[in-house]
Amino acid sequence: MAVKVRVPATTANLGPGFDSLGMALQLYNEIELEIMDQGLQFEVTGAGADMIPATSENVIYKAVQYVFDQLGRRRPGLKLRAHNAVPVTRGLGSSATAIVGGLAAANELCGRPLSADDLLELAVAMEGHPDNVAAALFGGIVVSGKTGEKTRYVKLPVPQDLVCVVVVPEVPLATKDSRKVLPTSVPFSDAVHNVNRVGLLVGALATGDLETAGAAMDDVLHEPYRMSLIPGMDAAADAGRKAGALGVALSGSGPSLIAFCRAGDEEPVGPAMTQAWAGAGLAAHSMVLRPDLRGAQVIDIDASASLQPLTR
Ligand SMILES: Nc1ncnc2c1ncn2[C@@H]1O[C@H](COP(=O)(O)OP(=O)(O)OP(=O)(O)O)[C@@H](O)[C@H]1O
Ligand SMILES: N[C@@H](CCO)C(=O)O
Repeated sequence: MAVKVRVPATTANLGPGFDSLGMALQLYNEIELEIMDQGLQFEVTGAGADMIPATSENVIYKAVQYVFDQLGRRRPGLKLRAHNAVPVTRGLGSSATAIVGGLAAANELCGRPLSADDLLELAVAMEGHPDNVAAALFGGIVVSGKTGEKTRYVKLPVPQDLVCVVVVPEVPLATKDSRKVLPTSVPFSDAVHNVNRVGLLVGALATGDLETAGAAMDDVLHEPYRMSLIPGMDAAADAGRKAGALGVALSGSGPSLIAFCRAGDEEPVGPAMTQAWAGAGLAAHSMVLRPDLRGAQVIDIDASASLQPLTR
């Protein structure tokens, strides 16, 4: 038996919503999983394939085993194929696609004993924070956080005229390194700033006020500290705003930037940002991406690759 799942890229934080806000994007990794009698066969192709171990150390494989362990089932032999379009260690949720994809594919192979909420809890346990994995699972814009033992999430409506420009520098930045530069405490006034911006941002997204959402994307909790790891980040963000973006933020832990644009205004934004980054000595490429509204999907291999939700 074989299953195939498709998982979207995600952009976390959206500026001020550190570890709390995430949005899925129309750029996808695909994972195919087949049970064998014994052993492990692995094939990784596409973006960043040379950076991803094709061994039992692979995050997809670990997620698959996690499901079998949680269900108390014997670990089977596996054939695993991953085809990636999401760049690795660029702040676009590549590791979240691996975690969510591995969990969802294993759950599918086992006959779907776990609900999407169960998968979220397992994904958060693996990733450590919920923003990317919640958006990858459910699609759209998701606010998420742990209250006690439970991970709660709220899906926000996605403004219809939102188009994103993602600008990806040609240098990796691992999340673990980008978290090391964060402070252990921040000034009260910075905390108040971000509380205000997250409130404005969530309210604006919920009511479709794109201009206010863009204006509320400025963050003082993590971006100022991470800037030291990403030369030219400020100049590239400024260039994006000048070229017509409503707001620009670091995507996840970086180094990519995400610009929120009103549909029709996006065209000059990517070139302006890549040019500004080139001026600071960093090569980058840009992509225009719409938000993904569906989240992780099972691809029915037998029915001309039609898409199905994870739970019935
Ligand atoms: N598509 C993938 N398949 C398997 N393993 C992956 C994949 N993407 C990332 N990983 C593993 O996860 C590790 C951590 O990735 P990391 O979280 O730094 O990058 P990211 O997910 O691209 O960034 P972010 O979480 O900021 O969006 C990588 O070093 C790699 O081992
Ligand atoms: N919220 C996370 C996203 C990256 O995984 C961070 O900014 O570190």
